[in-house]
Amino acid sequence: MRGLWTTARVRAAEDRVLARVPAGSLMRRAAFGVATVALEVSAGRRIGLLVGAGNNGGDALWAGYYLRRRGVAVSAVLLDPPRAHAEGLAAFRKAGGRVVDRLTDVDLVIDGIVGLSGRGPLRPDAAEHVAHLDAPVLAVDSPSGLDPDTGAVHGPAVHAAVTVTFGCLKPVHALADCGDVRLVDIGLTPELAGPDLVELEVSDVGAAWPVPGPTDDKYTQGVTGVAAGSATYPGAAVLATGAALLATSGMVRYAGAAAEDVRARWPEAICTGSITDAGRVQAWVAGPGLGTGLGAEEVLRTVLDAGVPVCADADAITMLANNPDLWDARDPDTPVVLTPHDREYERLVGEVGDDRVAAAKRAADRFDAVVLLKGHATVIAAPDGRVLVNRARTSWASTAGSGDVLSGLIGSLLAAGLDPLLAAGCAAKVHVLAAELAADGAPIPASALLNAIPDAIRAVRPLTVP
Ligand SMILES: NC(=O)C1=CN([C@@H]2O[C@H](COP(=O)(O)OP(=O)(O)OC[C@H]3O[C@@H](n4cnc5c(N)ncnc54)[C@H](O)[C@@H]3O)[C@@H](O)[C@H]2O)[C@@H](O)CC1
Ligand SMILES: [K+]
Repeated sequence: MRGLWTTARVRAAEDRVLARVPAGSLMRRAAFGVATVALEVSAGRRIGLLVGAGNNGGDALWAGYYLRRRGVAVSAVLLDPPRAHAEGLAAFRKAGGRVVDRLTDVDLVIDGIVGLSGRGPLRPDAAEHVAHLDAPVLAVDSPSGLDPDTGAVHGPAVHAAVTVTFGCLKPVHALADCGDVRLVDIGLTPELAGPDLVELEVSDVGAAWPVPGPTDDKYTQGVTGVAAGSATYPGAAVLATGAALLATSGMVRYAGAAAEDVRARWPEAICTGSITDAGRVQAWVAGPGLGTGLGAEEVLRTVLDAGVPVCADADAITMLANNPDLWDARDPDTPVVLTPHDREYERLVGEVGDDRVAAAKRAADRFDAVVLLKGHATVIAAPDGRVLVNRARTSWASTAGSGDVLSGLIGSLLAAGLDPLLAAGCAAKVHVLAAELAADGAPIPASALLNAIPDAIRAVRPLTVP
């Protein structure tokens, strides 16, 4: 697991460290880390600095100083000369660094425009310099123009090939594209309590993924119920049921109007036309392709009243938004995972806004549910305040029917007994991995994503386990 800390928490921790270390030592340590990575990634020996008005610029200038000492030709543009970090600039100049008006003929650019204090897009003068860069960029702490706490971008911003950050990761490193992120230790760890956000790593997902043991049978691994699909949208039922079948070795019961289609594609699923005949399950997936009429509402009520965890997706979310009384069917102890995309979130809660983490937390709190807010960076918030982030490296999973697959995965992990936040987090990770594996560089339909689930699970599981 990789923890991420918000800038307010980082500053508080830094202040505690700064109180007991010599002035400037933290910045020099950070800058030495930047210089080390710059030497490693730079193809040549000419490096340019973009230097802003604060300590981020100070880091860049001190990195320039260390690079000069290694014989690198370093030039720097000062975006606000009177406010450039005085000691850093003096050291840089003394070591033979050149101050220039524009960066030309450099092999690497170090972005020290703005870091933790950055808000909003790049200012016009900084944007002008960034627009004319033709070398790869190493961002100091975070790519300038990206909000360090939310990853939001609203205009010109630096596109970094590498980001070197200090002490701990910040939300932007999981929420937005920062290139290859490197972490330099500046002694912050003892001052940091638990993180604000967590990114699951492949090994976490592999360790949590349920696999049958010697005493397991089809019931002990959890039976997933799927209440999805309709005469108009049978495909959603086929995809959600398929995902649940492929995710674990537990049994899957399908209940609904697409029973014939589901049976034809998945003979191993136990299919029935009506929710009342479905039999016992350990978790329900409700909503994909279900419709929003009175019959669908009754299905959702039955599912919420069943006393087992529920993954409510798509039409289930719309119904809960249209008719909040449906929540009354839910026993307060029944865990619910809601999986809205932005428009569904809007129907349910209101505008998502720039801060997707805050948005997911707001909804989790309001509905006492785990909320998985879909996006390129999917944010998953639990009502107890825990938050997971899962950023996709590609957008291949963004295709019709992809959400139906995700809800099937979540449902089967809920049925297997995983903590709902972990179930949603593991499902999200395997979902994007399956999309990447299936796509392999070309667009795919959701059924190809579905077919790649076993490969994605194999890829996350420890190699030593058969
Ligand atoms: N506090 C510490 O102990 C340490 C801080 N370090 C560095 O210090 C940075 C934070 O420094 P500061 O708090 O001085 O602030 P920054 O250097 O992040 O920002 C400086 C100034 O940039 C301007 N600015 C804000 N948004 C902008 C935008 N969108 N476009 C252009 N300019 C903008 C503002 O005038 C702001 O005050 C960290 O990101 C890190 O790089 C490191 O040296 C490690 C130790
Ligand atoms: K920066």
